[in-house]
Amino acid sequence: MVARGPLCVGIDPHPGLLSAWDLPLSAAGVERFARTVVEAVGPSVAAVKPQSAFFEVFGSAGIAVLERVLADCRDVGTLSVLDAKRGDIGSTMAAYATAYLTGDGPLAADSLTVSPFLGFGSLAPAVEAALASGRGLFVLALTSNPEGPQVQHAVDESGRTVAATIAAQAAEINVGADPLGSIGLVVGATIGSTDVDLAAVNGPLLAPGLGAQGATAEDLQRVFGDARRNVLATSSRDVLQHGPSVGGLRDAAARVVEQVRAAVGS
Ligand SMILES: O=c1ccn([C@@H]2O[C@H](COP(=O)(O)O)[C@@H](O)[C@H]2O)c(=O)[nH]1
Repeated sequence: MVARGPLCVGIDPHPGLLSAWDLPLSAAGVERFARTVVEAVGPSVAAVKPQSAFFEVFGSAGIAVLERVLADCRDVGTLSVLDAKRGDIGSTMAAYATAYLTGDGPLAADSLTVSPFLGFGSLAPAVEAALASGRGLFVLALTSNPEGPQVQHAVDESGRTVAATIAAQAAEINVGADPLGSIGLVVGATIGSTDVDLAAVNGPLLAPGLGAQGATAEDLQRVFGDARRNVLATSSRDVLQHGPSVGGLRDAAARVVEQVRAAVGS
């Protein structure tokens, strides 16, 4: 992340973008779109984040494309963040962990977004798999959408918010890790400011919301404060609108990398 800069480019093949890229609304169109993004930015950015939903739309053909995109990421040496937001009771979570975080299976990614809203403890199989295989998790904590606070700002009997509890539980796992632990959080660049001690998490902080959702690189300073050096900002549509030209995508990503670097100082 230090060499390449703190940016993750999201791969979100929205129908409107497929059409703007003159691609068919099909698994073949999604494949051309996603693999062009990896070709363009994979060699230069820290990570790419395929959004699973846009591949699932096309059923097994879409999932097969996702498998090939993850293989491309490995080939070009960029980290993959699979944005699938998995979360379930522990016994089912174990199957997700096997699918996404174990060995070299077809859907294995370098990291996975997970939902702690069935209780942080339900993520244990994914935590164990990530720690055992040197992969990472990004646990939803303060999401970028306006509906998130309804759940994430709710307080327990001690007055602590759900988000603060999630952060504290991630911090417990990451304690002593140097430079950072494997259990990161998702914290939107759009959230304004937070009382949650993000620096204490000692893990990477995936920050969606730049560009299309209205957040700017400068917002990262305000949201993350002392934790800003642990931020991996992620941007999808704002970069993807510059395709299908490989050069256009590469230049757009480079511009955002420089803005984020200037804001977070890494
Ligand atoms: O809190 C969250 C968690 C995940 N996302 C995902 O990130 C991208 C954002 O796309 P943009 O085009 O840059 O808005 C998308 O895949 C979301 O599902 C998020 O936005 N907020």
